[in-house]
Amino acid sequence: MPTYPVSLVLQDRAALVVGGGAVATRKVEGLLAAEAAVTVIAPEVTDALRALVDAGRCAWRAKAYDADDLRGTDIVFVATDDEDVNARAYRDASEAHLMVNVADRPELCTFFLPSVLRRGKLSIAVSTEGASPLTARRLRKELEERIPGGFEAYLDLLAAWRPRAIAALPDEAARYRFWQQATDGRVQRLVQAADEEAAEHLLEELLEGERTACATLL
Ligand SMILES: C[C@@]1(CC(=O)O)c2cc3[nH]c(cc4nc(cc5[nH]c(cc(n2)[C@H]1CCC(=O)O)[C@@](C)(CC(=O)O)[C@@H]5CCC(=O)O)C(CC(=O)O)=C4CCC(=O)O)c(CCC(=O)O)c3CC(=O)O
Ligand SMILES: NC(=O)C1=CN([C@@H]2O[C@H](COP(=O)(O)OP(=O)(O)OC[C@H]3O[C@@H](n4cnc5c(N)ncnc54)[C@H](O)[C@@H]3O)[C@@H](O)[C@H]2O)C=CC1
Repeated sequence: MPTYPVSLVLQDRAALVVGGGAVATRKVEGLLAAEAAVTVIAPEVTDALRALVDAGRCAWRAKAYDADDLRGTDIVFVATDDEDVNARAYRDASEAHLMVNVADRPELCTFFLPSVLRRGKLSIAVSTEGASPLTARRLRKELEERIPGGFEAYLDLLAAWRPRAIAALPDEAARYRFWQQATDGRVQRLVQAADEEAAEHLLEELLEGERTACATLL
């Protein structure tokens, strides 16, 4: 089945997790990393989930699933050990045009979960469209080893410079040239060497260079 990869913005969005076992717990942890507003529906939950509920990180309705639970929800994850409940939750959610994933049941999914590596603002998602989830995991682990140290801080620095570059370089072509130089490896190496000051200084120099080039052309 061909799929279309996206990065969902779930911050403060209502994510419903039906089921409270080991599989549901993993889904909740991933959703909390995306700062979603998570509600778990399950008669019983794992200790790890209970700890998250006690810490106020997610809500729990200690009950069996019914269609009313979908009210106000943006996205649905299903992982109970009752196949009939899983199928019913899928049917209710898809009738309501909600995005729904039933763990390990591709025919009951409007989206699949990839294997995900997170490093600060970087996320790499590997999908095999269901061919082999373990292959997706293996490849993700290989990629994990290839991300250099300091990448998190490097992306944070580039993110902080985005509004600044947009304000200072109204010309799109100049901005593009600036970003090409800002990402060519020099700034990254300075951040990796923990020399944030030199990295900032180089970015300032590059920005100034493009600003001057624009001014000369005018
Ligand atoms: C289609 C999809 C739908 C979905 O669930 O979203 C799906 C379907 C199925 N999974 C099955 C089995 C296993 N899945 C895993 C693990 C993961 N499965 C994930 C995703 C997906 N699994 C979606 C496709 C993703 C893709 O291919 O890219 C990962 C990536 C993400 C996540 O789940 O969060 C996560 C690894 C995360 C990580 O570690 O990084 C393991 C390994 C383990 O559990 O240790 C096994 C046992 C070994 C094996 O069977 O390979 C079965 C057979 C069930 C049976 O035999 O009864 C089916 C159904 C079928 O194949 O028909
Ligand atoms: N544990 C694993 O690593 C794997 C699990 N699976 C499958 O994923 C599913 C879930 O697995 P686990 O989390 O291990 O199961 P589990 O048995 O640990 O948990 C099942 C959860 O579903 C809840 N539940 C049962 N009936 C419900 C209902 N009517 N409404 C709401 N919640 C209900 C239970 O309270 C419990 O919290 C199962 O179908 C299992 O076969 C598949 C592959 C691996």
